[in-house]
Amino acid sequence: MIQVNALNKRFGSIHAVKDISLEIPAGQIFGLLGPNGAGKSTSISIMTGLIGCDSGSVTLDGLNPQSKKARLKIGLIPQSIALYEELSALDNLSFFASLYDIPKKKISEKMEWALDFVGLSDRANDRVSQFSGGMKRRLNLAASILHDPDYIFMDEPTAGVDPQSRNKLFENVLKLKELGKTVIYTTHYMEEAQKLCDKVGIIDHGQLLALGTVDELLSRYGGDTKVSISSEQGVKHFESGDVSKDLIEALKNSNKVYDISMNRPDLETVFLNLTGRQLRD
Ligand SMILES: Nc1ncnc2c1ncn2[C@@H]1O[C@H](COP(=O)(O)OP(=O)(O)OP(=O)(O)O)[C@@H](O)[C@H]1O
Repeated sequence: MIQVNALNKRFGSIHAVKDISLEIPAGQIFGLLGPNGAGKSTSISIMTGLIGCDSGSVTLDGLNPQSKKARLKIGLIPQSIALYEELSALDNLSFFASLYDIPKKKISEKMEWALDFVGLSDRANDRVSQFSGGMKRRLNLAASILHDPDYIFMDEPTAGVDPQSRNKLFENVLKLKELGKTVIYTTHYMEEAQKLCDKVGIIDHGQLLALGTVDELLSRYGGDTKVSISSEQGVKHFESGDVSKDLIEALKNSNKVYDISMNRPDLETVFLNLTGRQLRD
């Protein structure tokens, strides 16, 4: 389990992380959803021990994330690709393997497993410079799981990724969960959070605004489904609460209905209701 307690981090006058507290139980896919500059990467950097915090605390299975023991439990796929372009996929993995305490005779087996996991076995000996953005991202994932970490942090993993690699990455995230891993996934795409995550934290201007399962967030902050009916009598809008009586009445009174559309709340609506702004502003 990851426990984050009253975390704060400033960069000069910028208060990047403001008093964030949360718990991430082991074995879940946890999403940190928020727009650019919300404080996702900074939070992840503190949770993975890359940087310290100004106040508050983070523990990972009770360990300080900056301890060596905790680091062996952590796999990180950073926002910017971290690979040697002129080396082959295998040589890159070999370099990363040397950073961890992987027994020498296990290294080849681990590298083969990781390449297979991300679907790049057939490109093992190709130079990374020949890879697409999505393939590089997948190789970064392979590098981050070589030492079999329990906690895998993915910082905006689909940035600059083609649809095929994006789907592969989604499959990988779900497969990691099946293997009992905990995945912490940051994104500004609400569809990804909605599709993948067991629990989502919504973050904006360094503050954690809401926390819960997608269903909990939708029912707490999403509001009603909006229904619009276009008929001879013009377009009428309804909230789902009124649907049973008003909608039936409207349909009864119309000879011709041209169109009925339903707008269900999603995490975009949740963000809008919480902040007054679109997630994609
Ligand atoms: N090393 C740094 N020095 C100064 N300011 C920083 C530094 N790192 C982050 N910030 C600032 O802290 C705030 C939060 O940035 P952060 O990178 O954590 O956001 P984010 O949600 O990950 O967004 P993005 O996806 O754009 O990186 C931003 O205002 C950013 O400019």
